[in-house]
Amino acid sequence: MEIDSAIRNCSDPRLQIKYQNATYVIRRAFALYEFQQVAFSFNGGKDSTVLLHLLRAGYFLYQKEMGSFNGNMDSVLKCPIRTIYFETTSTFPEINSFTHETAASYDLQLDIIRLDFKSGLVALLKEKTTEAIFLGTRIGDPNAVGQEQFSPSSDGWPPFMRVNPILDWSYRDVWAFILTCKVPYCILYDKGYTSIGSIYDTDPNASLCIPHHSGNKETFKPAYLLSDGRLERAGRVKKPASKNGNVPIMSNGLMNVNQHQNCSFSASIIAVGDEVLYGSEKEQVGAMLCKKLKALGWRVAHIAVVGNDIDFVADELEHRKDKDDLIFLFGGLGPLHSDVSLAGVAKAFGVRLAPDEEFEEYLRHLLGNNCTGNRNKMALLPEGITELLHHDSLPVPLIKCSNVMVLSATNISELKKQWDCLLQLPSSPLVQVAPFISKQLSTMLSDVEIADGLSQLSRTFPDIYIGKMMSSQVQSRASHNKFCWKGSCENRLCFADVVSEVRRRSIFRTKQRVILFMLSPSFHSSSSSNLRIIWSPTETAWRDIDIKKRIRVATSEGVKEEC
Ligand SMILES: Cc1cc2nc3c(=O)[nH]c(=O)nc-3n(C[C@H](O)[C@H](O)[C@H](O)COP(=O)(O)O)c2cc1C
Ligand SMILES: Nc1ncnc2c1ncn2[C@@H]1O[C@H](COP(=O)(O)OP(=O)(O)OP(=O)(O)O)[C@@H](O)[C@H]1O
Ligand SMILES: [Mg+2]
Repeated sequence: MEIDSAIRNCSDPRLQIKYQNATYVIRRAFALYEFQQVAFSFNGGKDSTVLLHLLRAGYFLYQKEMGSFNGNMDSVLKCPIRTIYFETTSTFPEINSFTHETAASYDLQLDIIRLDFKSGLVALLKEKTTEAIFLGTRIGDPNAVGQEQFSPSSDGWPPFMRVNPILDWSYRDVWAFILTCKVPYCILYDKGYTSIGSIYDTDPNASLCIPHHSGNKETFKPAYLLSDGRLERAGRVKKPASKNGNVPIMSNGLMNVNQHQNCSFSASIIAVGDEVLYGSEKEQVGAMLCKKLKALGWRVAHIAVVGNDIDFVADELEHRKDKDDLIFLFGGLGPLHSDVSLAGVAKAFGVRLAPDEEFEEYLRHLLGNNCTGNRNKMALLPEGITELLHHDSLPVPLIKCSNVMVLSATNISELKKQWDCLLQLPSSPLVQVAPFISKQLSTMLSDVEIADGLSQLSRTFPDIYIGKMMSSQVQSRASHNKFCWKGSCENRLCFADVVSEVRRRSIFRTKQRVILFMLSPSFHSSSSSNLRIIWSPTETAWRDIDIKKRIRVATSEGVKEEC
């Protein structure tokens, strides 16, 4: 059988092991279920193409094992397995024709379903007893989280066993198999597509783009030349902007810099460490992270310190993971029994901790032969949700699990280094929001006098956040901010005018984040209150508004501006 011989004769021991494991799973499935009661979910994609040939090989091996192989190579080369294909109007025509041609070539009993997955499967199971379905799902696919090689269908889905023989195959393994066995694959993969969804959400992978001379059409290298498998889904873009006005997000979770001018990102910070809770160590990394995030225009929504306990970490993450764009987690990482942060992450996302070959390699370079025993624990990462973010200046990559950034920094200088690297990454999750423009106005009115006006303002404009800062912070912040407009204590500002102006200006009604900070000594102090107005349009927009003219000032001098 040509697939079996190609693998046996190749010089790639890793591929041979992957092949043996996958065909073992397939043979067990054929032993467990009647051939007519299993189906193969085939869609012409590379993973299901690999699976098709593994099924043919597995079927051949199973028949040989059972003594039912009749020596007729024709019947072996083909595999008349029931095959289901969910066809939609948004399928690429190349995928469609490849699927039909392949099914014909290998005598697959093709069942075309024109319903969504769930309804289609409900209808299928009503019509034909189907105990198990083979899928080309791989760890790293968004829907693979928590799956095993044999995984019952999820709650709410019709009952069948999902069989995933190539669950542990990497992008490299898939292409090694296709090229070693020289099996045909869909032509789109030669045009730079690396993972194929629908015509609406799939582009060729930009990392395979060949720079073109002006006027020439862009060309792409074939998918098997993508060296970094983590970029497999980089061509999957959620487009176009949805009706509800959501900002388009690329499949890797990033937003295009130009697309997020008017939205804000939120982050949470979770510090793990009994020592902080005991009061024996002062937590500084979190405070520094807050500053750094704010400087980028991010909002820090929550900061917590938890003890070294898997459940504490998991609970905290469960509360925040769907609320924030990113969660920063630090502390509790390392070889000790108390280093349980990553186990907490795995628990929160319902996945296992599994050895990560690539991370282990980095640790081996760093720790040499010391990377044994307990230290191997450091190479256990949450399975299927982990991305390693490499930077030349870092000895080991940063770890990102879904939307949780796990930082190994234990002090400010380590944090600064990791932060800078994170910002420099081409796929940095830290999108910079348009710079905030910060202007500061002052008033001689005390906070008691302006309190009513402010609360009225915040009721009318819920997108305006009114906060308070200590006056000691004012001067140092002001001097760091090149956009700052410092009002001096001599300038009296009629607060009612600010309120009426804010209300009148429709700009404040937009989604742009406007923050009025009341910079104030406390109400019992005799010195002035300051109003600091921060918002996110551009400097030009600020100038257009010409707040100096628009906000009338009660004094004859008006407000001083210093930029
Ligand atoms: C045969 C088959 C069985 C599936 N079973 C389940 C299931 O049990 N639970 C589930 O949440 N999704 C199930 N799905 C949906 C997949 O998890 C996933 O949404 C689908 O493969 C689309 O992947 P894509 O969004 O990357 O194209 C199934 C899909 C297929 C084709
Ligand atoms: N429309 C479909 N019809 C039948 N099976 C499907 C369909 N879409 C997905 N599947 C099943 O889900 C598996 C995973 O889909 P996925 O898109 O990740 O892989 P693929 O399509 O094989 O390859 P690629 O990642 O390059 O698109 C497929 O291998 C196939 O078994
Ligand atoms: Mg696909």
